[in-house]
Amino acid sequence: MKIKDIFETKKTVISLEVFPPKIDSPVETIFKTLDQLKDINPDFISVTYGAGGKAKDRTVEIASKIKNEYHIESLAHLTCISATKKQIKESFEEMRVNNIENILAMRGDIPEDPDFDFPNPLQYEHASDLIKEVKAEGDFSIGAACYPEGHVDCESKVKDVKYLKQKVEMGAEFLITQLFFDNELFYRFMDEIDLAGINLPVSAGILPVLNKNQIIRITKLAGCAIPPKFQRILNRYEDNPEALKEAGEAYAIEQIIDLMAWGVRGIHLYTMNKPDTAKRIIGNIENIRKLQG
Ligand SMILES: NC(=O)C1=CN([C@@H]2O[C@H](COP(=O)(O)OP(=O)(O)OC[C@H]3O[C@@H](n4cnc5c(N)ncnc54)[C@H](O)[C@@H]3O)[C@@H](O)[C@H]2O)C=CC1
Ligand SMILES: Nc1nc(=O)c2c([nH]1)NC[C@@H]1CN(c3ccc(C(=O)N[C@@H](CCC(=O)O)C(=O)O)cc3)CN21
Repeated sequence: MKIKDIFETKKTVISLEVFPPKIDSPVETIFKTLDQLKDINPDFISVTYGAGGKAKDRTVEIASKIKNEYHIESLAHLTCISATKKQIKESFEEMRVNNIENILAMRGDIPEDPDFDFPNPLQYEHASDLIKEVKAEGDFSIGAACYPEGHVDCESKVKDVKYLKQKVEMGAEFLITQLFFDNELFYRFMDEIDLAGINLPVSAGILPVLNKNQIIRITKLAGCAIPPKFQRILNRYEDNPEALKEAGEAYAIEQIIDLMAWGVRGIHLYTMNKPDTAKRIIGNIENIRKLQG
């Protein structure tokens, strides 16, 4: 099913995100994770592609399993900054033969490795270049990323919203936000894009804190603010992983309840391949979810 249509049938779409296992670990490790995540009964599961500049293999393979064996709708991430037109065409074909109907079309993180072998000249510069090509294929539902606090590389939030509008004009049909820890910033962003004439369904990206190093790494990658209330939790519990996990789950639950009370169209949980945490979080909003089914 097209994710665009899922948004039309559900008041609040609940989705999960996983990343492919590292190259040197067997692909089966992700199936153990999925075996558990399926109990959440998510509306779709997305699979990252080269997240943080990492391996790109296996995204389609895993998205295909989710769709064809777990019978859960899947969303395959695709990034273009280091790709050639030919590679992107091949990705479309691979997705098509695997019955994948939804693509999250992004530019991708710029690899930090100075020796990284980019196509010369670059064949894609921005996500909008890729979105245009996915749209031309005609048969995929297209998602795009958006940034409540502005993208880390962008010089102004106004420009960021302008570029987001471009992505919508090129064919994006739903949006997933970068992670954030302050809901008020998300609400402000929703007003800003509304004023810009963007009225697509937006899923709020939520990351439960699992450990301190991870949060430092990811907030740097994401460029998101750490509100005082969240900073206190990090300071207080950083040396006790179990306590930090507990506090992180409670924080995510509180964020989600507030977002759902506000009327958010979707919650996208960055599971970081930790199914227990995801299950506890979504298990805690069971009745709220039913109410907004
Ligand atoms: N690999 C994955 O699975 C995931 C990756 N991401 C990351 O999100 C980030 C960016 O991806 P997108 O949002 O798709 O990129 P994008 O192309 O929309 O934006 C990237 C930057 O370029 C600017 N920009 C966009 N269009 C422009 C234009 N026409 N002219 C000048 N500047 C323009 C934006 O303001 C922003 O600063 C990357 O860091 C990506 O990797 C996010 C979620 C998952
Ligand atoms: N700029 C940016 N790039 C992304 O890839 C990205 C975002 N933002 N925002 C939302 C999510 C978060 N994502 C991430 C972020 C970090 C890892 C990561 O660090 N992966 C490690 C494995 C970590 C582990 O095993 O626990 C890796 O080495 O791949 C993966 C996905 C993907 N997404």
